[in-house]
Amino acid sequence: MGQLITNASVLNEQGKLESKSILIIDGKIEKIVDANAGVSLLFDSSTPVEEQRIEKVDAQGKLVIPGLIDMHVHLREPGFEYKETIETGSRSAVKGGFTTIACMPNTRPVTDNPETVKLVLNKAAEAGLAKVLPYAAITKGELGRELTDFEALKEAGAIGFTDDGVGVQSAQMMKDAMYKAAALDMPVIAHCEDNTLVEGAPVAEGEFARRHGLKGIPNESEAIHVGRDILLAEATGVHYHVCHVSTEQSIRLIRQAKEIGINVTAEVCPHHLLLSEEDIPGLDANWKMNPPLRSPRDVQACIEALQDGTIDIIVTDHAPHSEEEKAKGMQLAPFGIVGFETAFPLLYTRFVATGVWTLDFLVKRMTADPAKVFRLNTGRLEEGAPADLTMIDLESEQAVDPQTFASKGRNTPFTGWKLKGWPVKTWVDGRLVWTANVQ
Ligand SMILES: NC(=O)N[C@@H](CC(=O)O)C(=O)O
Ligand SMILES: [Zn+2]
Ligand SMILES: [Zn+2]
Repeated sequence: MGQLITNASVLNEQGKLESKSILIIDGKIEKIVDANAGVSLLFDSSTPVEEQRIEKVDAQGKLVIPGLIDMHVHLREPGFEYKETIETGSRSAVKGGFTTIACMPNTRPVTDNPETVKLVLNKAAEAGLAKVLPYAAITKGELGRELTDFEALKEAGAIGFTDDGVGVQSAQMMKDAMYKAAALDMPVIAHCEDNTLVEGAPVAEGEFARRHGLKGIPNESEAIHVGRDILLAEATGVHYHVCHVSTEQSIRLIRQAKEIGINVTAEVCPHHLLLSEEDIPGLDANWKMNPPLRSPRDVQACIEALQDGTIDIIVTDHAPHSEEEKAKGMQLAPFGIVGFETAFPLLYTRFVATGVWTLDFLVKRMTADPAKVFRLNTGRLEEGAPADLTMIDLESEQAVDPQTFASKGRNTPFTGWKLKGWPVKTWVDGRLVWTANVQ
């Protein structure tokens, strides 16, 4: 049994669109041929007759790309199921076109032990939606005091180590973690934040903070960790990946590190490419996230860094919270916004539809490049690859409506934004895991 997606608009090697038919057999891309090629090109004589009974999907006028990959997400389970579960989070992911997602360990208990890694993997398998790759914590309880058992966590299925949600405050602790991770050929993924420079500030330093009499988070609180960790990565040889880069200072340091061959990679979130602190309309905690929205200068630096390869990939940092929590106001509400269901349309509308980026540029930063950085066997539309695919409608315009989200989280600053580029169907290993009601 298989599927045949006909008349799909597909990006070729040169990044140009071509009309293709994609044959999927046993969860893999069996063949990709010109859309008007005859059936004989799709099936050779070795294809068993029963496999020729295939389901047809007409993709006329729609883009088909490799399933999106999101290497930084919060699924909240175990412990915070009122915010999100692995099931609702992965449903939100596939609705947003993501087929592979890597989830952060700041759950309760923290994913600092093999049992919790396995629980996450089992729940993800039960949900049967996106492929879920768990990260494990660097330190027990993400408390920064004692390293976790890296070997056992790797053995249980963790794909990297991070204390996301907090920075590892001790340089020695980080260095020890990097040595251990390097020996296991595993990456260290860092939330960069020096707590002594933050002191409970809810937003970035700048005009908004001044106007509202709020403390500001300075750019150095991020960049100091980036600089420190780059030196430690140089000393230890680990693959060091910087989370949610948001400042021009961090970018400068990453650029220099890459120039001299240090094994550093970096990610950026859609909101840090689209919004600055000047856009925050008032004391609404749907605009509160960590790192915070910074200055227009930082936004410009993030865009340029993605364009010149200093930043490798785009991630959402999908961070659902309940409405009650977000109603506590700018000072008291938790940091974080949801991201799965708006990421692609936001970036497509802002950067591709306007001609700033090619479609190929955006798609690569969300598919092939994260796969390359984290050595994943997906993210490409090629014969023999897993049939992780996303079909996208580039024409219809629709406003962001949080009430329609599959996520339990409604916390987005993008409500009402009119966007194009909405995913309409998602396949994981050849299984249709999501389809839009109206097309
Ligand atoms: N990004 C956020 O604002 N919040 C994240 C934590 C994190 O990514 O640091 C969360 O877990 O809610
Ligand atoms: Zn973080
Ligand atoms: Zn995060």
